[in-house]
Amino acid sequence: MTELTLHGVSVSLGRGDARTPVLRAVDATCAPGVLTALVGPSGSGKSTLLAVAGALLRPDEGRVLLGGTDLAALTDAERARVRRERVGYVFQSGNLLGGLTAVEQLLAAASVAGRPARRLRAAAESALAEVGLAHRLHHRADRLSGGERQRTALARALFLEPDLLLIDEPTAAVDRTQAAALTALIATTAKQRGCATLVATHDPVVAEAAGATIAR
Ligand SMILES: Nc1ncnc2c1ncn2[C@@H]1O[C@H](COP(=O)(O)OP(=O)(O)OP(=O)(O)O)[C@@H](O)[C@H]1O
Repeated sequence: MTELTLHGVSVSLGRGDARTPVLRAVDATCAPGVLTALVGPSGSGKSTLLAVAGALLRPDEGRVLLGGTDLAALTDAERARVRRERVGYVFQSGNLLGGLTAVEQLLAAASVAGRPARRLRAAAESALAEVGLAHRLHHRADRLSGGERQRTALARALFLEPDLLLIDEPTAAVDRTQAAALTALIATTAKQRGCATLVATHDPVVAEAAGATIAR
């Protein structure tokens, strides 16, 4: 089981005169098996922190430890590999490929991660069933609702069994009933799989269900 820890992480964004400090000497921990809520006002740096945690962005200072690996010290190629093999990232938009069906989204991601996609079809279908999409397996992404797209993205991330799951605003596009169900699903899955799960959110439903909180 893998823990994520940030030690003294600082990030500034923008160029020249527009360069702005966004994260200043941040220390934070996200334990395996726990849904950790990342909360704070708009513009406080939640998405930036997710990007640093997911090896998308290298901090200017500090260490980002995923298990024993300092993501801040890796080369670009090594960080790309960590992203492919160890991190599941669910963006607010879902980030799906419009022309592919829900099942194909998962199989394409498996293929990119170097897994034998042809042998994984049944597992992909059951990952989608787990997020309540058994009836949408063969719908193209551009014909899914916003909430269904995000659940497909969640199934895709979980399907690859990441050490670290990063989710940006999972409940922004769903109604209150679905928000509670989706939050419960994320918390249960984190616990069952022992996956460190960091969720940026403005939603009190998510914050209340979380086992830990990082406040920005
Ligand atoms: N490329 C950039 N150049 C300069 N400033 C940036 C850049 N990207 C983001 N910022 C600034 O960094 C700050 C943090 O942004 P970030 O998206 O991490 O906040 P957030 O907490 O996720 O916000 P929200 O809740 O609205 O999504 C904001 O003030 C934003 O304007």
